Amino acid sequence: MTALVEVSGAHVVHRARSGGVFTRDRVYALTGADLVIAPGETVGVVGESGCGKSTLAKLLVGVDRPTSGTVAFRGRDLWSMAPGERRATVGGGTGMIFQDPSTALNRRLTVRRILRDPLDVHRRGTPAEREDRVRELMSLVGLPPALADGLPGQLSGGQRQRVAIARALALDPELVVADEPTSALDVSVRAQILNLLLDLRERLGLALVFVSHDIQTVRRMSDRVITMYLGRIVEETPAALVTGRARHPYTRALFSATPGLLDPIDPIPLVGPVPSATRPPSGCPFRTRCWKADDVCAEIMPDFAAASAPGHRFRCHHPVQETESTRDLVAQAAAAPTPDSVRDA
Ligand SMILES: Nc1ncnc2c1ncn2[C@@H]1O[C@H](COP(=O)(O)OP(=O)(O)OP(=O)(O)O)[C@@H](O)[C@H]1O
Repeated sequence: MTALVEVSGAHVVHRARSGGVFTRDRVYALTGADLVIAPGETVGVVGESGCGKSTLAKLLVGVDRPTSGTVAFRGRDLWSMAPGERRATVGGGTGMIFQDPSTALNRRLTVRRILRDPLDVHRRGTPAEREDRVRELMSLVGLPPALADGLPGQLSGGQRQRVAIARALALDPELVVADEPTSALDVSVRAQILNLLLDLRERLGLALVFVSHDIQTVRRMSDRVITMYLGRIVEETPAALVTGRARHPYTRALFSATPGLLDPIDPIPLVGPVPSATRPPSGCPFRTRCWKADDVCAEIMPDFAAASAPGHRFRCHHPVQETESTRDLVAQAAAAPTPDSVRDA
């Protein structure tokens, strides 16, 4: 696969805070991430809250720097570049769409100024060409020209998210990262925004990384799904296989509750909360909630193994077999003893 962006051995470690004050603890937000995004590809990222999805997303567009490891854009390490070159390569991180457009957009700036800002900062074209580009961007995302002088507060939630999408496209990025782009919106406009993203992807040939808790949407939008658990990428699955053929128990549990299955079943229970990212469990981090875990899982984090379908790989000592249905797994999970670490917690 030709890489547009390649993340290699990336770790992100933060200093922990308590009551706004730094403590001695470290937060392991991302651990040993390897990921390749191809031009034009859509990759969905799933996992429970706190599993590192936003951290990975921010690395991909150069908003954050890895504590160790590399992020390369078309084969060139972003963080070995001079700052100006890095900004020109990834648009200074502008290719990112956040969850809540009300907080992501500067309330005091008009739509025109919001969209001109990245063009001015990066000195794209003449002032007249920048004005043309603003009009073009508004048309691309379906905003009427009359809204150019409006402030974010005068727009609907859906219109604000269209402005945020237009801003993300201002510098012609090859990759756009959307971090929960519809979760703050009314249900009625969510489908419109998702369809807009799909349409822009086709028209502009964008690669899209799509972070979401909405499993159905991820499946519908993506070519490939990345499952994250406690800072680690634990599975990469072609989207068409993710509900019934994922091999990692965590992916199967996450997708087991997918609504709309022809033959609905009870979801595989995920016992207890995600452990703290300050003290992740030894070995496989999912083992404290996994019905298949044994002693080896507490010792060793397995390397990636390839599944039978191209592009499908997972990290698990006791993967789900391709012949096992989700119904089988629900029965296994119900019959398995609760993992010690959860029972003792
Ligand atoms: N700047 C920071 N300082 C300290 N800890 C942080 C910082 N940013 C993120 N974290 C921690 O890193 C871990 C991963 O966070 P991240 O936001 O990437 O998770 P997420 O999967 O995107 O969660 P959510 O779905 O809730 O957005 C969490 O434990 C989070 O509290």
